[in-house]
Amino acid sequence: MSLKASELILNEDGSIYHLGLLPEELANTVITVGDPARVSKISVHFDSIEVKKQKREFCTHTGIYKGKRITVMSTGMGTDNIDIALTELDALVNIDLKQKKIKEDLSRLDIIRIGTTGSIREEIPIGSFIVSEYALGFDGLMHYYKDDSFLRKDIAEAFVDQTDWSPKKALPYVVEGGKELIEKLSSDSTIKGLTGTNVGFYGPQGRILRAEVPDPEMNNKIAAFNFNGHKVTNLEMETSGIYGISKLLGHNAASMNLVLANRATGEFLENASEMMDKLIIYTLDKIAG
Ligand SMILES: O=P(O)(O)O[C@H]1O[C@H](CO)[C@@H](O)[C@H]1O
Ligand SMILES: O=c1cc[nH]c(=O)[nH]1
Repeated sequence: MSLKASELILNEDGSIYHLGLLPEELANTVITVGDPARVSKISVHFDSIEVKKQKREFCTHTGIYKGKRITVMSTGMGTDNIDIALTELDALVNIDLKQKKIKEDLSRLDIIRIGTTGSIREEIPIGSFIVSEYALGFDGLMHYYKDDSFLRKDIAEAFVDQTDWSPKKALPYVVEGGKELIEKLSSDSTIKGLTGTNVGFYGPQGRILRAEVPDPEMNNKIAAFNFNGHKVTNLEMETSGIYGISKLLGHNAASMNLVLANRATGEFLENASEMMDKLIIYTLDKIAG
């Protein structure tokens, strides 16, 4: 049975609806970033670039780095965008867009996020590189999909108990990243972490400018959580969706986070652009290595 035009949506040139990409324009290794301006900061290091496309916040470059074909694509901010980005990346490799049918032989992508984050632990300073071993989603995205077999319900339940999590908020969920990919990207220069993914940057991450939050102690409670030695290290806005949709659809995912803010000490990184370049080169070399 073929997928309906209202469900699998294609543009006039046959490209997938939001990303504006054709299957042949995508590499099997995909780097995602939040900021569209970060795409060229990565592809500038490529030996050659074969594809440059942009639709909405999804800017995509595909090229070769040290012999490895890599796609780098921006997703914009938030797991609502990640639902679109990862579902359409999967469709590009696992659905025959002409026949509108799911392929019999499925492909597995390596999806690596390079993003920025805030540490909630004094001992993880600004400028650190965190590789997310697990993601803790506060966004609720994965509750909209039937298969929950890969969710770490034991960790999520312990989190709700220990933090007395408000039932007014989405039920937190936990997903493990792609183990092999995480090992490949880890070294003495990185810290393995449990990354919290929030639905926003201000109130949802406990930031107060003018508007009060219902529980000013929320970040301290999150920081105090401990599951067999696993503690929440940092907060950002995409990793849980990337880990969740990747597990759901059979892809490998890893998330590399540059710590810009330390929420415990109140510091913010001054040489953010220089440190992001270091994380980019570090990650590219690990991928190509
Ligand atoms: O630097 P990026 O990849 O956008 O990631 C982080 O920065 C944004 C907030 O400033 C959110 O997207 C958050 O996840
Ligand atoms: O504190 C921070 C810094 C970057 N990105 C976030 O989402 N939070």
